[in-house]
Amino acid sequence: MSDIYVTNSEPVHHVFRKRAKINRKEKSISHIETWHTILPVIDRPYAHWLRTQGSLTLRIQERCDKFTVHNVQNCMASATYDEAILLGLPARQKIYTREVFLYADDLPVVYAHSVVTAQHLRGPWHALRHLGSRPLGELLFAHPLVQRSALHFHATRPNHPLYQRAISALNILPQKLWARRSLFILHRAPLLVTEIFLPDILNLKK
Ligand SMILES: C=C(O[C@@H]1C=C(C(=O)O)C=C[C@H]1O)C(=O)O
Repeated sequence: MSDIYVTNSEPVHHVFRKRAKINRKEKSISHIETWHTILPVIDRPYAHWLRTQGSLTLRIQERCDKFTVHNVQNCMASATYDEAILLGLPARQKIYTREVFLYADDLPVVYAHSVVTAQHLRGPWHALRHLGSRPLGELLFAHPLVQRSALHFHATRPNHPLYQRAISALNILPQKLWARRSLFILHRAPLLVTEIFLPDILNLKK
C-alpha cells in the first residue's frame, strides 16, 4: 500500500477517514480508535494542555525549573493499528519509532511516540536519527518548511498499546489517559507524533 500524502487541498481528517475506510474493508479490525477533531467536553486543566498550539516543549519549559527528555528507544518497530491506518501502511510493517518521556522537575509529564517510514527517515526526516535527548520540538518548530496538520484527540484506555507504554513511568493506573496526535509534513513526507498527557502535567506552575 502506498504511503499517504496529505495534499494541501485535502483536509487531514478526510485522509484519516479514507484510510480508516480502506483498512476497514481490507481487515476485520475489531475496533478502530476514534480520534476526535474537536475535543469533547473534558476536565478543563487537560483541555488547556491538549489544545496547546506551537511547541509543547516550550510550554512545559516555561512552567518548570528543570526540563529533560528521557529517550526510551529509537528503532524500527511495528506501528500501532491507528498509526498504520493513518499512514496507510500494512498493519505489521516496521516503521522508525522514537519513544520519549518529557520530564519536568523530575516528574514524567508527557509520553511521546513519533513514527516515520524508513524511506522518509533516509529522506526529509534524516535529522531524527541524531536527535537523542534533544526535544523533537526544537527540530520541528525551527524548520520553516515543516507544516503541521490539525490536532486530533483521543482518550486512550488500558487496551491501547500507547497507554500501556505510557504507564511504565507511572505508579498508578489511570482509567484513561488523554492523547493528541498530528502529522508534521516536510517535503510531502509525514511524521506522525502522538503525545499522551500524564497526570503530573496538571501540577506544573501556572
Ligand atoms: C512536537 C514537540 O516535541 C515534543 C518532544 C518530543 C520528542 O522529543 O520526541 C515529541 C513530542 C513532543 O512532546 C513539541 O515540543 O511540541
